[in-house]
Amino acid sequence: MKKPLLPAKKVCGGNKQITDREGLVKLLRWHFGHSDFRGKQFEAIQAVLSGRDCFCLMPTGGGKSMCYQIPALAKPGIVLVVSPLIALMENQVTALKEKGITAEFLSSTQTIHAKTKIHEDLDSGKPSTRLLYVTPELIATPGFMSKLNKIHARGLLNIIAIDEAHCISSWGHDFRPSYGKLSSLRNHLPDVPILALTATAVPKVQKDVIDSLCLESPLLLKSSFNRSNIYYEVRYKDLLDNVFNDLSALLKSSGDVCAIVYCLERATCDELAAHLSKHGISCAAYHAGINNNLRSSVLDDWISSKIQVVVATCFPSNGHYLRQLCSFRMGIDRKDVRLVCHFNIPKSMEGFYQESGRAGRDQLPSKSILYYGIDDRKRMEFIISNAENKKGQSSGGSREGSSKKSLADFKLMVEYCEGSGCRRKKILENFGEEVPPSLCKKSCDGCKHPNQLVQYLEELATIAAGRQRSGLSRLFLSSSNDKVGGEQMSEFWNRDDEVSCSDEDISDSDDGIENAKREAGCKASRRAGVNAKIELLERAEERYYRNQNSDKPSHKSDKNAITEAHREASRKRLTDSVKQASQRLSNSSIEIETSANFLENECFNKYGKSGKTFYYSQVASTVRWLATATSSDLTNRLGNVTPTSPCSSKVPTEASPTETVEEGRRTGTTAPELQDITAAAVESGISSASTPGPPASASTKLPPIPSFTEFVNWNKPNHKSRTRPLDDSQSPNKRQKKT
Ligand SMILES: Nc1ncnc2c1ncn2[C@@H]1O[C@H](COP(=O)(O)OP(=O)(O)OP(=O)(O)O)[C@@H](O)[C@H]1O
Ligand SMILES: [Mg+2]
Repeated sequence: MKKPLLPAKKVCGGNKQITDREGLVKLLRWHFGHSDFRGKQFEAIQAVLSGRDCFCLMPTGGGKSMCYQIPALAKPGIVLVVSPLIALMENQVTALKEKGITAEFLSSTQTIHAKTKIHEDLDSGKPSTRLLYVTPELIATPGFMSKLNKIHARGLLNIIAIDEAHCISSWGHDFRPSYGKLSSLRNHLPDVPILALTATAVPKVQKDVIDSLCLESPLLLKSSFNRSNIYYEVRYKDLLDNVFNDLSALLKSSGDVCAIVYCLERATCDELAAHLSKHGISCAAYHAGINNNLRSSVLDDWISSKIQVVVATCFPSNGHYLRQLCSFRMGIDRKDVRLVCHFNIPKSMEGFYQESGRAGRDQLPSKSILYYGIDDRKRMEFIISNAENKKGQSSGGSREGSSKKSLADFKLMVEYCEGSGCRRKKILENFGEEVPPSLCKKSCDGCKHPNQLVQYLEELATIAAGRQRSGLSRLFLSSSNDKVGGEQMSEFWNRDDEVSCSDEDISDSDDGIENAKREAGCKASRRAGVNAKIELLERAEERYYRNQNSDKPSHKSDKNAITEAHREASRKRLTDSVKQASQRLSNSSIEIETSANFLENECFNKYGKSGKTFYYSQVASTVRWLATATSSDLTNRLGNVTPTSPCSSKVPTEASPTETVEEGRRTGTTAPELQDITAAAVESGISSASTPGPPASASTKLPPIPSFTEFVNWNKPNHKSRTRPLDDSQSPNKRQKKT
């Protein structure tokens, strides 16, 4: 409901400045309907109103905007807000206007008429604008800086608020070079207090922000990053029959709730949105392939609850990608988002925190569900390495440090998905917060269903090991719609075009030179053509594998070696499982320790040569078999067991693939990786004679790994064999995960 402007003025106290708590709370109640300040809001407001710089670190949805919106109402004059995204500015300005607060934004998306009106107001002796939102690019233009100087000279520039201030730091996950230019603000306007706000800054980034903005003895306000109302869960794509169906079932079972689904690629967004719509879910896709008008209307419809679910892209690399469309990320504020899903793994914990932080901004219980897939992980590793290498090439210098950092950031995200234990703790530790596990109160799957999670992770490890062994988990396999040669292209190589055209969304068209440069960049990029891109990617892929393989080769074998300690741990594990099986079946005739030693030896004999991963997978598989085996299964397999010494392991023998599958059937512990390999062989047309054998079988040949060109050719319509290697929707090894 619109509030009239007149009473607002009265509550503002006309030309008087309000600084006391009571008066400020009145403003909060009147304009925003909130009964009192939250967290450190009041301290931040008080600091900037008294002219002091302030660095404010509050969690996502913590209410940072209020820290500059209330001061804008408490003192006559203008609060300048620097914001990284036009959609974000639009979103806030619209919400403020609805509350009767005079707020404006300046950007390239406005008509000349609208811009002129705003400039006229700013130039007038008594501007009605209370909050002026601008992009960092506009601040960097001399014309706008001189305008700010004029406003300041008239005593009307009260505060400069830098929202999403982590964008200033190259150590931050959303680094924006144009944010670096904000350091000139202090030089030009030395006595205007600066308020820096962010939800995602590790200590190094915090220092970087303070130094870059030249904050003087700022008041440091830091709150916990914990979002206690968000339940965190990871679902494993490789263990699900159909991820699309799982997501639609999840959304349906949650009721007609408001949700955001983040995907890596546009094609996935479109497919997913179509799938969800088909299943009666009110949703729309939101990405760079959609024209500006449609995108705005999707955003409007979602904000105004006309549609409940938005399926949006989130980009994997720093800089450019983020600018375009992560408007469904930083700062977007619809209070009742109950569910945030990541359909692909994000590239960093900070990004994940920002995105999942769109949930539950009304503090009510909400969920963050991440769908994790092994192929997704590989793709993201490739994207990060490729992006960094490219940056290195274009800057003429080595970006090795930056690449390592990005990969290290991503590793934390992988650990979040692949580790057992409390997810919340992992998030908070990423931001340097040490917390006891009890803090979570079972509000993540790791704390709520620890055993189930361990089981899933074991299954996942088995599948991953199988894929790695078969060499089929290549980077380009999972995007079913990717075609090349003038047809629809993968987001992988299409992304460049998108990037070079995308700045328009964030920067200001006042800067004609920049626009011309962008245009030129766009055209040149298109001219480069598909072939050049493919060549580039081929080289990048080669480099990627070379780097992977050359990564400390001397330690690799050591790391994967099975030590006596590993074997002892497995024996213990198997002893427990045999014990449980004998209790479950009330079968006291089983020689527990001897049987466990026998089983461990079996695992070691089969997979000892192949390394820890395979060996552990086989142990896990045996444990699972023990959990469900019948008495006769046990008798068949362990009946002839005679006491053996734990270390009496045989030298692994070579078995033919068929023998091994047979062996698996006989023992009931068919290693899932064998099933994968066999299926892969069938799928790729490899005859049973050349079907890859079990890992211990060193002489058995693996199916060849396709080169990038081969992969591309597979996709060409008239290629003689259109059969593609196994993709994850074809894995025989899936089963629906019950949640
Ligand atoms: N004192 C308060 N009491 C109740 N609700 C509040 C209060 N202050 C802010 N809010 C509400 O909290 C929600 C989140 O606020 P806001 O968008 O400012 O968060 P933020 O800290 O900027 O988050 P992000 O980092 O995601 O941008 C908004 O819907 C806002 O109306
Ligand atoms: Mg915000």
